[in-house]
Order: sequence, then C-alpha cells, then structure tokens
Amino acid sequence: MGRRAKNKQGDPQPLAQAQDNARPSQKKLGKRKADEVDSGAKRPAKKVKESAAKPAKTPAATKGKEKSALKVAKGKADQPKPKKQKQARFEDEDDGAGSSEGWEDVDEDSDLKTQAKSLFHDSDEGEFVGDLDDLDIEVGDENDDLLGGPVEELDLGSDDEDEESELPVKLKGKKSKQQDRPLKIIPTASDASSDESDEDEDDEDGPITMKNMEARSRALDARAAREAELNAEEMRLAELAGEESDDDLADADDVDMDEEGEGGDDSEGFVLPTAEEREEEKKRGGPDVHTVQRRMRECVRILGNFKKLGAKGRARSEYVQQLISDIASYYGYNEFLAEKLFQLFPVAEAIEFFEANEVPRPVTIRTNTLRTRRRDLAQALINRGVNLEPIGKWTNVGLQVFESSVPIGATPEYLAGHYMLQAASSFLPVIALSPQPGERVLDMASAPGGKTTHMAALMQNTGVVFANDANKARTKSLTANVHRLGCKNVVVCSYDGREFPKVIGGFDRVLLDAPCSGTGVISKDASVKTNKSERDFSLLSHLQKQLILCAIDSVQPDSKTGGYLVYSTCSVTVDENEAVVDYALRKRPNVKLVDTGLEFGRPGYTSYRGKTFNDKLSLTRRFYPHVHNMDGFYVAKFKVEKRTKVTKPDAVADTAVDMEEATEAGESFAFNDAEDQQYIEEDKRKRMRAKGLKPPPRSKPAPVAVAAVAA
Ligand SMILES: C[S@@+](CC[C@H](N)C(=O)[O-])C[C@H]1O[C@@H](n2cnc3c(N)ncnc32)[C@H](O)[C@@H]1O
Repeated sequence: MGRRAKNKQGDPQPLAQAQDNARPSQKKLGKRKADEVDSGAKRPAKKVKESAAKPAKTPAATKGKEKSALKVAKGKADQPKPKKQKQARFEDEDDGAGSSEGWEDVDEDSDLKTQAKSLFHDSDEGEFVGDLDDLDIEVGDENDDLLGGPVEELDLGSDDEDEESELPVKLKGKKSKQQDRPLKIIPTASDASSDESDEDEDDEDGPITMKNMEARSRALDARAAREAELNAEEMRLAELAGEESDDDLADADDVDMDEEGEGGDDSEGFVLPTAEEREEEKKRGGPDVHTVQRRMRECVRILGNFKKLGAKGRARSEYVQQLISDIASYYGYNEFLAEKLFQLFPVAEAIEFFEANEVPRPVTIRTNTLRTRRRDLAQALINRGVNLEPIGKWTNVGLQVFESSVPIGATPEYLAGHYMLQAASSFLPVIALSPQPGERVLDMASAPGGKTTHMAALMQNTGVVFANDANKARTKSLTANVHRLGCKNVVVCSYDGREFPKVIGGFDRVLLDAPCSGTGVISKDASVKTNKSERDFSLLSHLQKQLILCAIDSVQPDSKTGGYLVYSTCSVTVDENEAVVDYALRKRPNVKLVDTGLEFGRPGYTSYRGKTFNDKLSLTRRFYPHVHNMDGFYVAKFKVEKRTKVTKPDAVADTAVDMEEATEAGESFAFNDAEDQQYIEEDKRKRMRAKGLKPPPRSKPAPVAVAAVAA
C-alpha cells in the first residue's frame, strides 16, 4: 500500500525505480491508492492478467500471483520493469528460527525435558541449503563480466585498520551492477540519526571505485533514510487527516465500538458488508481477490478519517473487523494472528507490515573475524562474482549480498569458515551484549550458533562461551558451525535452559535468544501465518518468562567486566517481548534495563492495549521488516545487580525472593498462571466485542503477586 514497504524491500529493482519511490506522494494514502487502482485497471500488471484468465481462487491461494495487483495500487504499473532477477531463498543458519525454531505443539503435562524437545522441529538444517546460484541473472546483461570472471583492476588498497572504508572494489568500464541494487538495510530516519553530510561527496553516475565505495554506500543510506522520512511524514499526514487520528488507530476498535460514521463520501460506491453478508460470503467460498483488495483499500482509507468517511450507522469496529478478515484471507493468515499483528500498528502501517512479510529480506553474511577480515572476504567473494556491499555503518562485519554467480553457501570461503550466513537482525543481540575477551558467557538457547560464533569472535577466542540448546539434534549443527568457524573457546551443552544456573552459573554475560513464535520471520517461514494459536502464545510467553528468570539468575552480579543479560526474540508480539521483560523486572528487583547501545530500532512499548509496563521498557528495541528491511526482532539489555533480601510488605519483591530461593534450591519455581489467565480473558473479551458479541462480565482479577507466592 504505502510506498514505504515497497521502498525497503530487498527485491532487486533498478535504482531508477527506487529513486522514483522517493517522490513525495499525494497526501492522502487512500485517495492515492484509489486513483492508482484505476490506472492499474487500465493497465493491469502481468500477473493479474494471468490470474484473471484462470478460474477464480480464494484470495490466499491466489495471492502470490495477485499480489502484483496491490503493487499496481502502489503505483508500480507505470514504473520500469525491474531486471529479471530471482531472489535468493535460503534457510538462514541463524534464524532458521522460522520453522525450526518456532513453536510446536506442547504437551503441558510432560516434564521439562520432554516438553522442551517437543517444542521445536528437530532441525539440524541451520546450514544454508539454497544458494544464490538460483539467482536468475539476466542473460546477456552488460555486466556479465562482473559475474563471470575475476574483477578487473582490483585495487586492494592498503591494509588499513579501518576496514569499513576499505572494501576492495574497483570496477572498470561499463555500468556496474553495483548501481542496480535494491535498497539497503538501514535504520530509518524516524528512529536513527542519519549522516547525510557525505552524500554529495561522490558523483553517483561514475563507476564504483574502492575510493568512492564508502561514500556511495553512505549516500544510499542517506537517500533511503530521506525516503523513509518522507514516508513517515506521509503516514503522519494521512493519520492526522483523520479527525479520529488516535495515537494508535489499531486500538480504535476498542475505543470507538459504538461510534458511528457520519455518512461520508462513499465515492466509489463502496458499501461495507454486514456481519451476515460476510458470513454468507464466506459460505460461498469467500470473495474474489479483486473485491478483497478493493475492500482493504477502502477500509484503510475510511479508517484514516472515520468520522468523515465512515458510513452512517456503521461502527468503526465493523470496518476494522472487515479489514482484519480481508487481511487474513488475502495474505493467508489465520484470523487470530492477523488480528494480533494488526493491533501492533496504526492501520496503514499494519498493511505495510503484512506486505513486507511477503518479500524476502536481503541476503546477508557475517565476516568471521577469527579467520579473515571483511575487506579480504569481500575481495575474495567479488572475485568469484558476488555482488555485495557493507550492510551499514552499524556493523563492521556484515555484508549484504545482492547477487552471485556462485552458491553463497558453498564457496571455498564459506567452507573454510570465513563467514556465516546470518540475518542482519541476528547481529543485534550480540552487539548489544558486547561480550569481552576473557569473559565467561552463556548462550542459553544457541543452536545453530550464529550468535555463539559471533560472540566467540568478539571475544577473540578467549574466555569461554557455554553454548547451550535444549534440542540435542540442533546442537549438531551448532557444533559443526563452531568447528567450521574455528571457535576454540566454545563449550557445547544441551540442557533445558530452565536448569540454569543449577547446571552452572556465575556468568559475566548471558544471552537468551529465546524460543519464540517467529512472527518476525514470516517472510522466511510462511507456516507461522497459520500454525499459531492463542494457546501457543500463552505457552510461549510462559516458557520465556521462566527462561528469563533463570537467565538472570545465571549472571554473576559481581562480575568485574560485565553482569549483563540480553533477551531477544525474532518475534514482534508484545506477549513475547515487553510482557516478558516487564515480568522479569517485577520478579527480580535486582535487575534494571539499560540502553542496548544499538543505533536504531523503535523503542519498546511502555503500554499496550490497556496494559502498562515499566517506563524503562522504552530502552528496549523493536525492529520491523517494513521499517528496517530486516527480520522482525526484539532486543532488551539488563544489568544484573547484587540481590538484597527484601522485607515482607512488598508483595512483588516477596515473590522474587521466594522464586529465587526455589531456584537456588533446584525446585521448579512458582509461576504466575493467574496473571496470564487474566490477559487471555481480556483478549477474548476484546475479540468478542469486536465481533459484535457481548462478553461475559469480568471475573474478579486474581491478586497477582499473592497468587504467585501461593503457587
Ligand atoms: C531462536 S533459536 C536460537 C538461535 C540461536 N541463538 C542462533 O543465533 O543461532 C531458539 C532455540 O531455543 C532452543 N530452545 C527451546 N526451548 C529451550 C529451552 N527450554 N532451553 C534451552 N533452549 C531451548 C531451540 O532448540 C532453538 O534452537
């Protein structure tokens, strides 16, 4: 829908097109889209034509093909056709998190170990299986020389310390593919500072040389940041245009349940179906994809200015419900998850998020500094025909791979452990934890080892990293990666994380990259769209809360160099992130949140849908596919201090002491089910209300802390 999602995707597209995206657009998102649909109708995108010629399918089934129709709505129809180029699809060895690390059915009654084993696909397949060889590089392309043979006139430059500015590329002659790149992974202007000062340093039309490479890269960053700013501004304007523009339009279904529209302009004859009509429609097999697309656009437009545009007698919640239902069928989610994710964003932005999940993220690799330097690795890969560039200023080990004539997961450099295929987002928790040479570090849920090996490298193979994972099968790929990357300071073990610190404790730093639902990596694992239920989220959240307390208790508060815990997930839901961190803060008064040190990312929620969290939750960071062009991710950093005995009157502290004692005694500690139950019930009530049903009266809330103590 908005240009924003399109701008940041990893889809290869000509630079010209990317620049087009930066054009200031018309103010009103809805109007713009409506107009563009018209033009799209005159000149439908190819895939729309194809599917139109075929028997009608349900939206979810046809979406892959029909998706271009939405892109027409974004104004793509008039843009130059991108160069034919397949996106690399591979299983990320780190955040193969998707299917392999996501939640599976859990037997609540089984014991710790059995349960932990049953939670996840037993996948050893952290290793890269696809390859960039799959890239369909346009035959006869004028830049084939870049891909086919060694790069000419490579200027290796000096072995400067500052490797960031020394990527060894000097491409000669014809226009380079380096200029036809998709937009980069960047922090957006809205949540990070951008340095635009260098952007004019270099003539963008000239060939890329080693000298101008960094400036080019910065200019790209700056341009993308500017575009992002424009997009954010557009979004703000669109929302301000609505008199209803609550801070969070997604919440409006709760707020405005009974409010009715004033009978605004139904300019295109759009009539919102009633609940009965929707049911009828479903029985008939659902609407055709064009109807769904149009309805989604209309609902977004109307919800952007509900008071003016909402039809008389219709409640805001009816539009919201329709939109969620259409999102679910169009993008292929179950309605529960569609609603859960929808609620995270203002309406228009939610669509961007869902759109971004349809596009693969950029392929990225992390230089293994135990074996090589980034500039040398870049040189070696360029010589093999790999088109790459540094990821961004925030990492000096990451490279973004644009295209390659060789399988990127099977190059001699890969086999020799010079790099790890790793999602850019998964660099973040390690950067935040910042393990130091000589320290004792625990990676509590570590397979297949993307972060373990990163930490080992930062520690320069000194000290020790305990790489644990409950899933024994997955520790095989972990061990393989540890060997391949030459990590000599890693001890691999396989315990349920909840057995720490009983197994071993006293770590300077702990990373808990928790098992999660994988809602941040839907573009890698579409099964998440349909296989997550409400129960899964509450069980996961429960497990995460248990793990985080054990992680905290495994940190040595007296550590001379550290005393830190980083909690991360590749999920964007609040239950798995802020709710878990907030819980930890309440249960462990000896920890506090500190700045992650990450340069970008949106602040974590301090309140969400009626629930208030600790103010310091704003120090945690959220990353989104549609904003940062990386997997959805969450990072929180804690400083663990010495525990002090707390006096009785403080119920929460009391709980903490009890739990602490229980943990130390090796007992499974009290867990606050009553509290979770309250949230589950509240959620149910909201969804009933949204569906026009009257929820039963609230049951008396359980006295939270006391319940935990008693349990
Ligand atoms: C998000 S993945 C970890 C990815 C890893 N940190 C990396 O960077 O490659 C979560 C991991 O948690 C493991 N896991 C699940 N339940 C666990 C538990 N109770 N204790 C320890 N590990 C667990 C899963 O087997 C899975 O490998």
